[in-house]
Amino acid sequence: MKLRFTKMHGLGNDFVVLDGVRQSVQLDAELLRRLGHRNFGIGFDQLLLVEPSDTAGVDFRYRIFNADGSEVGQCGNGARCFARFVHEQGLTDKTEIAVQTARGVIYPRLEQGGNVTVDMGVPRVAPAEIPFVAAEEQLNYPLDVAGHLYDISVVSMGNPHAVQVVDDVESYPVGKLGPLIEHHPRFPERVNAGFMQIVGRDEIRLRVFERGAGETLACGTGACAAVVVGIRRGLLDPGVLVHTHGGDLTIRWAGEGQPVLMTGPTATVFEGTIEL
Ligand SMILES: N[C@@H](CCC[C@H](N)C(=O)O)C(=O)O
Repeated sequence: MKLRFTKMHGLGNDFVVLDGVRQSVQLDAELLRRLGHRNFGIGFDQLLLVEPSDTAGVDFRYRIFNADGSEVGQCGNGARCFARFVHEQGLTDKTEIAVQTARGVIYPRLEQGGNVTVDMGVPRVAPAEIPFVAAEEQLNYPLDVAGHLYDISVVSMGNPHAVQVVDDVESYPVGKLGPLIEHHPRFPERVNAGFMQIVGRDEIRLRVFERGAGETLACGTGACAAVVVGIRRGLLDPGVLVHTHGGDLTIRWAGEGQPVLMTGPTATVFEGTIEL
């Protein structure tokens, strides 16, 4: 089988995007890990599979897979790249697109100047919705990691996030702590571990150790989750500039019950064909 693919990124969070509308694509976890391998495959943090929608009023369906082969519910940088992809490939000429993900319909909008804004939906914080093992819902929870207690908050943006506030995110041991939090037994479906430094009420620095992919240069849902946590803890205002290692995102959240809006850039790197 020959697969046509497009390599894209959102702030260095990189994707292989497959057009499942015009070609037939059969994926399994072993093939995903092979394609995702940075030496023996194409390499990606996530693979995005664009498919036709079977729901009235919804333009496309797209599925998201981590480099370890696991399928996940949501991806912020991926949603922006998806919108650019369907446009560049001539699959739609709409600038506001309704797309079905495993966790509901989201609405990316192509802006003048190349940015994409995505309505990422309403964040969820109840432990069962993360899922996170806790007796009751709290704003923050002590999490015992290898005998040390860390103060975390949990948010689902359609995928699970554990966010903590740190003094200096650059020197923080993200690579050591990230995998321990990702696989912590209180997160039965694993978790994305976010580390946020507050710069001001409208500015943060963020690093995310992603479930199934390791630390990435940027994580869109991680940025949404961190801003939600910062606002709920009274540390941030409703509009926040998020600095990641790959560049900046703007996140807006008007508060409880409201959707999170994410704005940022996308890039197409190259197109190719791989023989399987
Ligand atoms: N890079 C993403 C998130 C991708 C999925 C995540 N690793 C998970 O397992 O939930 C983003 O930009 O949001």
